[in-house]
Amino acid sequence: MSQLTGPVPDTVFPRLGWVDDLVVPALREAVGALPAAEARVAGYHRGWTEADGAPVESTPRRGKAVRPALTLLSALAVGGSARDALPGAVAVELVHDFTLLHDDVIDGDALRRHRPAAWSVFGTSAAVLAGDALLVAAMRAVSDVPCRSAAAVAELVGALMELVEGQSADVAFEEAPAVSVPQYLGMAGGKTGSLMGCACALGGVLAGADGERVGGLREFGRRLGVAFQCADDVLGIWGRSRRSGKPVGSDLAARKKSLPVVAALAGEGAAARELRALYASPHPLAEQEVVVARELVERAGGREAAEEEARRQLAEALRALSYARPSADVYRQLQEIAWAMVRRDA
Ligand SMILES: CC(C)=CCC/C(C)=C/CC/C(C)=C/COP(=O)(O)OP(=O)(O)O
Repeated sequence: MSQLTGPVPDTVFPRLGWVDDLVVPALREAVGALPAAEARVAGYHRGWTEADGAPVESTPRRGKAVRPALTLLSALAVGGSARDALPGAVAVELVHDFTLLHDDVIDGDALRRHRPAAWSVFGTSAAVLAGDALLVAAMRAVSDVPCRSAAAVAELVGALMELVEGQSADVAFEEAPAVSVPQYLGMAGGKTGSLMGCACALGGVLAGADGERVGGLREFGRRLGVAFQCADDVLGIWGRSRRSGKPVGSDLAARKKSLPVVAALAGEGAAARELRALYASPHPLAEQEVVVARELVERAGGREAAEEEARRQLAEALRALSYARPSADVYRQLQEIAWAMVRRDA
């Protein structure tokens, strides 16, 4: 199978116009209802406004909005309507934005979605508070639904706690002398899989699906999230363009334990030994060391292992999706999105 960063067709990451038509106005309403200072930071972070609050004139640097698409399609998959699932779609995108705002503060990352990260423009306190406000807005979105709100809130709360646990593990990995592939997969399941699983499960819950179908959707999203994180880690080292608006190589420079590195560090050969020595230094890697590390990770088999894991998780995701008994048409649409998420190049 081709490398994850290989050429992909233009249509590979379809922006679903009907999803944007439903979700964007609802998101604007939710963000507009935040306190003014937090709304301003959130509007900038979402790519709607400039730092001074003026609307963005050029092509907006927006996120892919894949989580809301998963929620709405999951509702359709079980015979429900996209409109019923809209509060869930809004909630998962608001939570996603909250996590990105906080993550950039935690990592000190200066770029997000190809623009200066919100904390670097508005300050750390403002970015943290905007993230907090988005989290509260997400809870409000699911608690305000006329029926099934208790199940929807429970779904979101469960995912949020796992998300925090996954992020916490990721931070701890930075100081850990060794991380195993199973430990990495547990972290990715929490950090990325939990919210994607929740995105899909919420679609089922809000459409009134039974537990078995909701479970299939949750597992589909969760596995897809892990596959997506594995692919994201590969892009972070070998991506051709800037993924998530971050410089390629920044993970290596920060000596992050991304999956290709974890797999390579566990190897036996000379390349693995050299990589272990390089990663043993407490300092960020210099530009030339990043080049050397990239080469060593590849020679030690880290890239192949991460790509293989992404494919394995994707196959498991699609197997789980069948337990939700989606219609053939919606299965095909979710399958296309799933493929696009793992084979994207940015
Ligand atoms: C509690 C806490 C702070 C958790 C942080 C967890 C975290 C940062 C997970 C990263 C997940 C990820 C791959 C995001 C990119 O999504 P994307 O490519 O869909 O982004 P986009 O919306 O910009 O397209």
